[in-house]
Amino acid sequence: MSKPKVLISDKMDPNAAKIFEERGCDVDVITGETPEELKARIADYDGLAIRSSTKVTAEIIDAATNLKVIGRAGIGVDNVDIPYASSKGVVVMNTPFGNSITTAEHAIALMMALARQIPEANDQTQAGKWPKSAFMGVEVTGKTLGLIGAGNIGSIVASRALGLRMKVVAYDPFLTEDRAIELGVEKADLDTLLSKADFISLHTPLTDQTRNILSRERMEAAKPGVRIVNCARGGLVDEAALKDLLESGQVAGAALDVFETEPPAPDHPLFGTKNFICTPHLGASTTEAQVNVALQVAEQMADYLVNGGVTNALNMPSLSAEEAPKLRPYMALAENLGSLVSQLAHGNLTQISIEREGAAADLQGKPITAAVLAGFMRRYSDSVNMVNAPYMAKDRGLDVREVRHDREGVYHTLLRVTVATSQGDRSVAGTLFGNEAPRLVEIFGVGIEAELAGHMLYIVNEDAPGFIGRIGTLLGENGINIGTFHLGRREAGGEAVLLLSVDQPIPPEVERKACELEGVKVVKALSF
Ligand SMILES: NC(=O)c1ccc[n+]([C@@H]2O[C@H](COP(=O)([O-])OP(=O)(O)OC[C@H]3O[C@@H](n4cnc5c(N)ncnc54)[C@H](O)[C@@H]3O)[C@@H](O)[C@H]2O)c1
Ligand SMILES: O=C(O)[C@H](O)COP(=O)(O)O
Repeated sequence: MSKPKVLISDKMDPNAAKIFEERGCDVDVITGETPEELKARIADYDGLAIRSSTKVTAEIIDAATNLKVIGRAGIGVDNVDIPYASSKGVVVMNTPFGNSITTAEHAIALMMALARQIPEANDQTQAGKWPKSAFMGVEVTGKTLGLIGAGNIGSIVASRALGLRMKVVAYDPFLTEDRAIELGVEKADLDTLLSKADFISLHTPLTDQTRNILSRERMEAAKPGVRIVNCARGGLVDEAALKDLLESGQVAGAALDVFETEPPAPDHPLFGTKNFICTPHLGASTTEAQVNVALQVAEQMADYLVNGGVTNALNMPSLSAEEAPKLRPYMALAENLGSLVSQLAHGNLTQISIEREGAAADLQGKPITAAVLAGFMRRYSDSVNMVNAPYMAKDRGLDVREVRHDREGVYHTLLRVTVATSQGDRSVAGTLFGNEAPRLVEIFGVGIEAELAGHMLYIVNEDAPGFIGRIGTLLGENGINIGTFHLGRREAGGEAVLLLSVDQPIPPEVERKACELEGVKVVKALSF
């Protein structure tokens, strides 16, 4: 098997390339390319490792015909079209913790720089001036820091600010009272925060809800003389309003590490504004953070490409590298059961349930469900896989239910997939032989043992002597070789089920002739 190929398209610590190679991937490091250059190259790669410079648009994803995973060495993934990647079955992962301390420290550094006007004082001193009385700073001790967003980075900023003897007020709709107490911060609504904060530091992603969260109106309503730090994302603060309010003195200082457009135009209106300082998106730029995120992203991506392990994916449930091999035969079984039920059940299928029993009940349900859906959704799209199947199912309004049974069944482990049809529920079930060989054990209430693979023929007929000979003759006359033969029936003389594996696809005319055989009720050519 050829090695997975990974492209590192942004500047990254060299440990990333080393880890990819050690874990069995071929890796190219080609940074600073234009979108056109990346588009021309990307079809060769199974993995793409990026920071914030590479924009992974729908156009790039369309060109990436082999791509399986995009790994962001960092936190923000607003440069990746995640919905589109999901629809194409590409996993998107990030490293949510590797640079949080570094970024929190940058926010604190900028807050201190604002409090003591360090950049300007430095410039003037080095310019040969000695403007001792021009730079009257403020202490942070006893002042209130307003945090907008108290997730990973916001929480670390809170702990550092408390260490500086500041009071911390936090606005975050997802912050619970208990967590606020644990962090030692006061939970507040945004208006209260604005009215109390001497310093405001932003730590939210950029979303429809957070865009311009510091709008002109809000900055006007803030405590006069407030100082603002943004080390999160450009677009959270209205830049034009910030300039006006810095000039009027309503905002006493502002420090931006991030801009609405990056890099900002050389004549950006904020440049040169009094009490404005900025850095070029340096929040994550420390040796420690860059080693952390490079190692993490390479380990995560290689795990996925080599072993199927999934960590920190934004569009797929996690699956550890230890769990992945154990789950692999279940995934194969699940996908085949999903495919079987979708090939056999008729009509508009709007509900599917996936039951796990015995050993399967102790496994993670989400990956198994994703695999069932991948098999099931293949009736709609050839390019479906475990990543995009749950999204496609949701788009189609499929009601997906997961059921876990504690009870002991006949089999040590069992997966059952049931779809609701206009004729009632239709269900298929399977197990693993020897914990690794997937086997079908039931179709629509009839016990039958079979391996689902390749081309197969499913027949329901009246259980009467002579039928097996008739179907064998028909297939033989049409040059179709039978590989395996599986029989099941509800009761003697009732309905029998026959499942054959054959060496080549069954042509439609043979399917039709089989339908015309005496005693036949249903014929369906299957493929897995
Ligand atoms: N400047 C840099 O170099 C740099 C480095 C790392 C991260 N970042 C950015 O920092 C931001 C925060 O990162 P994080 O790791 O703390 O993320 P996180 O997901 O851990 O925390 C974000 C917090 O924002 C909160 N939030 C969401 N919507 C909100 C709203 N409308 N109002 C208030 N709070 C809201 C969430 O509840 C969450 O607690 C991200 O945008 C990330 O991309 C920037
Ligand atoms: O979201 C992040 O992790 C930061 O914005 C860092 O971006 P960078 O990797 O381009 O420095």
